[in-house]
Amino acid sequence: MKILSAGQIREIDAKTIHYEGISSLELMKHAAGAFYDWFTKKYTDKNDAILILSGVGNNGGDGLMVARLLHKAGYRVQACVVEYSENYTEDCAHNVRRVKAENIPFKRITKEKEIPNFSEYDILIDALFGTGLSREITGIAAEVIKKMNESGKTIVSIDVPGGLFPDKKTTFAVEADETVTFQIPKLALYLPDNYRFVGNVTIVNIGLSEKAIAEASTNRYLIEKKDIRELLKPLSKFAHKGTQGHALIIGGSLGKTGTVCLASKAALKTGCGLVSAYLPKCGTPVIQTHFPEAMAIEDDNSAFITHIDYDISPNAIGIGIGMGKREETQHAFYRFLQKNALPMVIDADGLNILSLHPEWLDLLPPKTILTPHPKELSRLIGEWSDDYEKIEKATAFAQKYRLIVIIKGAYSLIIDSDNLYVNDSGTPALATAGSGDVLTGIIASLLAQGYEPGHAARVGVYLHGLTANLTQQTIHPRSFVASDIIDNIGNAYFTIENGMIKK
Ligand SMILES: NC(=O)C1=CN([C@@H]2O[C@H](COP(=O)(O)OP(=O)(O)OC[C@H]3O[C@@H](n4cnc5c(N)ncnc54)[C@H](OP(=O)(O)O)[C@@H]3O)[C@@H](O)[C@H]2O)[C@H](O)CC1
Ligand SMILES: [K+]
Repeated sequence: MKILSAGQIREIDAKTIHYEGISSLELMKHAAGAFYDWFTKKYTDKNDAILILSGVGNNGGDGLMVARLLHKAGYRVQACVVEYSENYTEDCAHNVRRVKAENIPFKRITKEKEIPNFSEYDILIDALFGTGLSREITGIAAEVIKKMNESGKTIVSIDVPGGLFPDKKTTFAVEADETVTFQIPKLALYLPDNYRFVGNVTIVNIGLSEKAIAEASTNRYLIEKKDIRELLKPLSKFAHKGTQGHALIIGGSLGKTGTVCLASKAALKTGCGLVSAYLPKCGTPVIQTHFPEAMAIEDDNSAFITHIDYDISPNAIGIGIGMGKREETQHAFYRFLQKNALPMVIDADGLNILSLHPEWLDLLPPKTILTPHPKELSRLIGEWSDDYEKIEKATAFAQKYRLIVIIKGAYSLIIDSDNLYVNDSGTPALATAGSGDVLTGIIASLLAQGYEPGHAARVGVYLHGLTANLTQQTIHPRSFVASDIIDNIGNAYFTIENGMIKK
């Protein structure tokens, strides 16, 4: 699904009105209706006192239309317009008149003392500003937002939290629990700096013209289940272990051989035919006991890797996890990079070693996948002042070395040449020890199965996230461990292929 800028969304808005021959008020009706449907499914108690805080633009118009729908359905509603400007849009002014005509409690707020006492309400709906935000918020709107954020009440934002710039850094905005955004994802909703403003994001369809959306060009996408379904390779009736690819997982050191076990098991569960694990001697009994399907190749050293030599012919490599950064291991890694031309995913200490020797990055085959978490990324590309700069720097880095970079996070970002993909499968439960090792194994497996690296990155990240969505139905997020991810890889495939279990 395309991620678009505020300007592009405005254009699609206008084109929809033109192409579909509908009025802007009708489009607003669709938007308000879609919000209303979502809201009434989630908040079913009609005794909840709901305060709707609208602005004077079309986002405010949406809010007032939502007030009318909720009032009609029997909810306890108080509508307000925070009059930060006298320039009401036509559709907002229309809805003010309708709210008054329908005898819905209504109030204008122009100064601080007119701000209602938020403690009298259960839910605050924010319709202050949407994608039309053009400057920092000051005056009465800022006062209202400050009080909303201090209220401790549930806040639900319409389209975007009021004050959130869709395309650039935000420092002050409504801190919503839920954001219900209209049809087109905005990048700002998925950036870690903005999580405190956005809360959970839900996308609802409002009937924008598909033709208009198709005409908008972008290189930013939100990954959808159907995209992943299209990327999945069909399982051949004649598949056997020799045709499904051979992944080699290289890593581990004394006390950290479990990383390789997790990655190897994840690789096999993701569908490659064979998995070998290269680890120091201490790892062999561990992997053979816990995971007999894997073949172990031992380093000469008992506690850490000192050379990476093997006489097998894998199709892809996953390297770096639990490996440590000892001098001998660094040299072994260097010699390995000098001769390796296979598709590869590098994580953890592999990344840390590369940040100590940036000149080695030139040795990586094009489209090698790096999977840093933010700290590992900063070691590779330096610090950034905000998420936008982070994306800019990571993109320049990925392009310079022709790499694919996966920035791990609540929403992982995949940078593949000019393109940015945002993944929204997954839950906070994924922030568990070993979760990254599992991702390495999943991606190595997909590479071994012949997936183009860009596809392996997207399918891998999506599958990995989906396992958490599935597991949370039976296991509490606090109790979630990396092995649960592995156990659910098969279910994640089912979900993608059949749409059996909804995300
Ligand atoms: N296609 C869709 O998704 C649809 C979206 N809808 C809704 O419309 C809003 C966008 O509405 P818009 O009228 O463009 O703008 P806002 O409501 O976000 O903002 C209102 C006006 O406020 C002014 N402004 C901007 N920043 C500030 C500020 N810091 N302080 C004071 N005033 C500010 C600005 O006007 P200016 O001329 O002063 O710049 C805005 O115009 C979208 O988010 C959806 O909720 C439709 O309902 C359906 C289709
Ligand atoms: K809003």
